[in-house]
Amino acid sequence: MSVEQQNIKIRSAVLGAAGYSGAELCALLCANPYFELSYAFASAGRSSEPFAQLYPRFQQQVDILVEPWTDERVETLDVQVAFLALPHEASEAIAPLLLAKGIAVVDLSGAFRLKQADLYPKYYGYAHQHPELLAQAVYSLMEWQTTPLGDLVSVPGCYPTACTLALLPLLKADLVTKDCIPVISATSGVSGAGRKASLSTSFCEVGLNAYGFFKHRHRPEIEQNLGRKVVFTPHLGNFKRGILATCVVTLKAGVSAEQVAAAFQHAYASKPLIRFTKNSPNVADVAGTPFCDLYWQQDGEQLVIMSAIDNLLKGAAAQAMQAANVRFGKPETAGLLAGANL
Ligand SMILES: NC(=O)C1=CN([C@@H]2O[C@H](COP(=O)(O)OP(=O)(O)OC[C@H]3O[C@@H](n4cnc5c(N)ncnc54)[C@H](OP(=O)(O)O)[C@@H]3O)[C@@H](O)[C@H]2O)C=CC1
Ligand SMILES: CC(=O)N[C@@H](CCC(=O)OP(=O)(O)O)C(=O)O
Repeated sequence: MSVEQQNIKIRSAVLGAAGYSGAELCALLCANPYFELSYAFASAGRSSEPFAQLYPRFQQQVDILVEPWTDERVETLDVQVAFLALPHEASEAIAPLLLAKGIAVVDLSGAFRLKQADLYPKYYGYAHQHPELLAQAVYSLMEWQTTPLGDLVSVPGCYPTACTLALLPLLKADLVTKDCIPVISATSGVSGAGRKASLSTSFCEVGLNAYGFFKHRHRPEIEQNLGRKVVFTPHLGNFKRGILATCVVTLKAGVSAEQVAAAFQHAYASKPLIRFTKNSPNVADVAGTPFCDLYWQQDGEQLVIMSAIDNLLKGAAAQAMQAANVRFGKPETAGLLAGANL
């Protein structure tokens, strides 16, 4: 009888548990009736420390020791799945070690998101060391995922999640002109840059500014998802968490409001983590939730779509949890929605 059939909890490890997205994932795993958080790791440079000491807000919710990770730990790791909330290059190096031990990997970094290895030097600044794994990795934008996830799951980036969920229904429904290059402006809260201190993300420095013009690593990821070029301009805003993406496209002549609405309904009517809002979405309404809020306004052939997510949840940890639930045959929203597991 399989582990799933016996209803034994799926043993899991989180690497990068001291970081923002890893910490959220630890909390989600502890709230998920089908998973057990068996190990939590930070970098080798740290001493072991109780999780709640690193994140007091999770006291009495996450009771585990965060230990320093060294690659030797892979030999004694007794888990079915490891979640990697690590810098891209660390994920790229550690994932093959885990896979070789038969441990499924759910990677929150960008290490396995792009199918073309030659894009890594340009957009990530390094040459990929395991290009053979790019073909094996399954990109887990679950609202659009139709094939089995396998043992190497690559969780979409935060901006690409918001933008792809906004734009793909229209492209799939063939409502956008052939030569339209979607224009995307998206603003992220500061937690998007991770917990490590830096001058550009310190409290007194952050106002509202654009960055990464034309060369941000999420541009090729969005283009891979949509199958067309985009203009993508990320911004940093002075709030903690959330992404608001404004996406502009040109519709084919004569496309009606009903056709646009039908495209979104067709794509997402049965998707539990997508919400259509009555007014322009607000990051404050998605912060702390696993939802993506979508809204649009049309003026003739011009369409503006707004998309809001919590970068640490739907953009990272909740999306990883959603994928792992499906990967292990559990309800997609287990541990994510109150009452969803009843
Ligand atoms: N923040 C966000 O909004 C999102 C982040 N992501 C991705 O998730 C990953 C983590 O991001 P985030 O949580 O922001 O990052 P943080 O900087 O907050 O945390 C990174 C974590 O990784 C650990 N770490 C760093 N290097 C190593 C290593 N070589 N071996 C083992 N552990 C290591 C750090 O340990 P220590 O604390 O000891 O240094 C820390 O626990 C990144 O790839 C990021 O791109 C994805 C979507 C959204
Ligand atoms: C505000 C900020 O700095 N955001 C990060 C993106 C968030 C992130 O960690 O990227 P992934 O989703 O690819 O993992 C950035 O622009 O690099």
